Amino acid sequence: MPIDPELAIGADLGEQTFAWTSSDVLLYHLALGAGANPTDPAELRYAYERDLRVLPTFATVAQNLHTVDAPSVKMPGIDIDLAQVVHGTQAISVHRPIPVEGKAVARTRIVDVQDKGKAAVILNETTVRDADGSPLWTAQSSIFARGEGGFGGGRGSSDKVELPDREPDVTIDTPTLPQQALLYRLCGDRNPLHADPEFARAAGFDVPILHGLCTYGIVAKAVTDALLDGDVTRVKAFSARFAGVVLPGETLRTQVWRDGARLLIRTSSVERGAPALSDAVLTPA
Ligand SMILES: CCCCCCC[C@@H](O)CC(=O)SCCNC(=O)CCNC(=O)[C@H](O)C(C)(C)COP(=O)(O)OP(=O)(O)OC[C@H]1O[C@@H](n2cnc3c(N)ncnc32)[C@H](O)[C@@H]1OP(=O)(O)O
Repeated sequence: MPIDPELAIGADLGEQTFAWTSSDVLLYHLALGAGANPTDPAELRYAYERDLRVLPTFATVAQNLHTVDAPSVKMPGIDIDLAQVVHGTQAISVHRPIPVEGKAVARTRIVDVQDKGKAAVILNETTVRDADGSPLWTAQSSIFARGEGGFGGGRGSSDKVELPDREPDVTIDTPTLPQQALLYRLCGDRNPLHADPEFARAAGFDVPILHGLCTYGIVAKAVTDALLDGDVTRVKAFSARFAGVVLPGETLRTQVWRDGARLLIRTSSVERGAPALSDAVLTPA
């Protein structure tokens, strides 16, 4: 049986010790398109080691950045073909600014497995502490496994974020490169869905699609730059749902509404007018 919720929910996926350096941070930022204007001092703080600061969404790649194998979707109570899976949601919350280099320990558990009928949604939570045991960040993510519903589990919540009924306060257009996914996969996600046309077709897509976490990082950077003076230390948390695929080379249109201290965000593909991120919230520190 591909999904056994009794075995899966609450399963501890263990601890992993990992380390990163400023080169990893620079690669991650470049894979999000940082440094496109290399004479801009603000851009250089993402793309050059002097005064380097770390975009908090680095938390989504730090643990696996040196991984070169394709991911596998095998966990206690779960055994799913990678081609069935897309990234569903992602949230991070940083407990303090991420240092440009460090060593940390991550512990991951499966918090829920939802039965959406036509699909299963598998939710994980990872807590990360530094070598002294003090908390660095917490991440929640879910994968949406198409065709894997019907195993008899609870449906879970919809977790929708209502947008104000007015024009956005800020709109930001961010281009992506045709080779964006080929670059981003060097940050530790070698899922062939993002590189191999045959694999992508077999998975139901016309062409390889962009990593959800690449879009997530690009949008976090764009909003930080446009609304938080490019000050990465002002980002406390960022959460989003992957509402539709992004094709490498498309331009991302990000609309932002101020809602008290929070920034509510929606991103779509300019070329197709199709949703990319929904239900997104950036919480400033
Ligand atoms: C362990 C290692 C694992 C490896 C991980 C691999 C990571 C990466 O390599 C993979 C990627 O980066 S894939 C790229 C990023 N993701 C995407 O592009 C997905 C885009 N979204 C879609 O295509 C559709 O929204 C789609 C298909 C997600 C849903 O669309 P529909 O089928 O039309 O669903 P819908 O009818 O709208 O909703 C059905 C129920 O599902 C919930 N739901 C919808 N989208 C969701 C999402 N993105 N995340 C979580 N739940 C989601 C809905 O709320 C609904 O449930 P309910 O009725 O209870 O509200």
